[in-house]
Amino acid sequence: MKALKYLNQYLLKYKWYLILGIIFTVISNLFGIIPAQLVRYALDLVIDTLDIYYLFSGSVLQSKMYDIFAFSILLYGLLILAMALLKGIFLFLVRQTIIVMSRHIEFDLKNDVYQHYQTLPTSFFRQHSTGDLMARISEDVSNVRIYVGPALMYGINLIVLFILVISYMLTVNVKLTFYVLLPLPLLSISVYIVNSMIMKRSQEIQKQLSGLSTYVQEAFSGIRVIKSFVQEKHSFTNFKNEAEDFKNKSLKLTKVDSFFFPIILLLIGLSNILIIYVGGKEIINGNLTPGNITEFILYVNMLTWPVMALGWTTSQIQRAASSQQRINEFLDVKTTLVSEKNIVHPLDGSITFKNINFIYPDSGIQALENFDLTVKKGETVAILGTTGSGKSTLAHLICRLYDPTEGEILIDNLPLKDYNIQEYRRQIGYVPQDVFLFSDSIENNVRFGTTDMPFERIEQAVKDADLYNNIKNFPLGYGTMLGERGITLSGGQKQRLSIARAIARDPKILILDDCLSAVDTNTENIILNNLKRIMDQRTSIIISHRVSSAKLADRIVVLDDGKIIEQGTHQELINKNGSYKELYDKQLMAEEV
Ligand SMILES: Nc1ncnc2c1ncn2[C@@H]1O[C@H](COP(=O)(O)OP(=O)(O)OP(=O)(O)O)[C@@H](O)[C@H]1O
Repeated sequence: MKALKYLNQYLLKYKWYLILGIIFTVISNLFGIIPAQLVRYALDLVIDTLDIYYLFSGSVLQSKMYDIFAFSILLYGLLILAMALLKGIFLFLVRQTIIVMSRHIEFDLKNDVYQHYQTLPTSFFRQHSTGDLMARISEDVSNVRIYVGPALMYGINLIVLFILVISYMLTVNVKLTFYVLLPLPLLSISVYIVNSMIMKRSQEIQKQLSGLSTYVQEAFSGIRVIKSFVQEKHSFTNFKNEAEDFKNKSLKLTKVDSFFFPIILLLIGLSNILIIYVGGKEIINGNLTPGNITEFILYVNMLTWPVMALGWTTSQIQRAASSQQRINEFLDVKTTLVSEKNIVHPLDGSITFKNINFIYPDSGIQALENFDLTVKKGETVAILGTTGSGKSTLAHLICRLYDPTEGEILIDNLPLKDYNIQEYRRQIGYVPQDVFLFSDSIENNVRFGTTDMPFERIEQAVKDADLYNNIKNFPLGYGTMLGERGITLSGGQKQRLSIARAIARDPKILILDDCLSAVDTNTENIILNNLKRIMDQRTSIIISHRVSSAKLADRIVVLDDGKIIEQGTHQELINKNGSYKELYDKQLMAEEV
């Protein structure tokens, strides 16, 4: 329950909605109670006047009396109708305040969680599955919304109604009030128990359903693999098993659901019987009128739904508390990647790694060991090495996706840690190894949020990345949609689009992480030559497996197991006859073959 305290700040923000909601609840309940009293007056009037009416049987007075009598009943009827109408209007206003408030809170909370996610380091996203992140921002926030919306509304309604109805019932007859209320706690407890069971089973179903949809999504994403390995039957058997599980869980829920209404009807019936039995005895004793009995029956029916809602409300609050706890768990995670000095300045582009040791926090793998390297402003350095030698790690560190475990990185001779992270990253063009394009147009994928980027710049970047001819051949050109609802680019096209995205931002430091692996050597040469021109006076780091990507660099650094084993120009390394030369010969031979 403590977790829900977090929401108080939002309730405070929207306090006027809440206050007005409470006022409207009181008024709507008043208009709900008055008709019950009107019914009592009307009924008592009928009973009282009926005897006198028959007394005047056959006289002119009887028809006059009938007119007055009918008019009074009509008046009561109209008054009851007016009250119902007013109650309806105020109920509408209750929803327009409290439910609207809950939607505002849901919106704010979702934004806050999303914004917080964005501040978290990449290691956080490796530790938690995307499904989990999505569930907390959608399902959990929705559960919390039910607490600050309907649950709060029914809670307030119950309190107001109880105060009004019970205090009024007590003024009429204490004994009858006691008997009438006797089954209600039982009703509330049974609703709570049944509801908790329903909730538990619904959660199981929800979990099973998300498992089922994940399975289907994966199966159809990998449909090509399934078909080529002729695994359709196996895939269907798996699906059938998952669906069977879902069906069984749903049937279990239906069983509990079927108990729900009979239990409620039984308990309400019990209350009504008690009213008639105890109330009847009170009438015989002359303490109550038949009108009072009818009025009490109406009150009990008025209380039934809120009391039922109490069980529902309690279980919803519990559910919201556990959801909020899950949300808080993530909100409490703070990024370690902070900057105290927040330096903002245009970069020159020199990079110095000073005795860097880096161990990935989530896997404990040491990716870099006693690593020293200086890249001068405007220099193009190629990083070569076997898989897992730590090349991408260097890119991660330059982008400050991680901080080194030991040692220091200097950018323009100032510690990287002191830079304002966003302003710093804005000046870096990073093309990651695993290209990611959004389901949007080609133009928007290059522009990527920079709305004021002139179209000429996008076009130039696309030309420099040697993608211009491909785009020209698409019927919709730059407006071609990518992703699920659009076309699928080839691996090399994707890589080139990703390069265009990085260079369109006119970066001071460009990092290409093995992003030319899917293009042929000819295209690779064109792109590298273009880059040489645009990155003149700017720093470039080209990470690659291929010697062909490294050849044009000012300097080549060869990595092995997180350490530099060789560095120099292409010619120097060839003359050295070491690992680079060996790699060069192998790749040359492979190309010739
Ligand atoms: N995010 C990560 N979390 C944990 N360990 C990682 C992470 N990224 C890489 N590693 C590990 O760190 C080591 C260095 O990885 P890195 O990606 O830097 O190698 P690489 O030289 O770029 O390899 P490749 O050429 O295959 O991309 C590897 O052993 C890898 O398993």
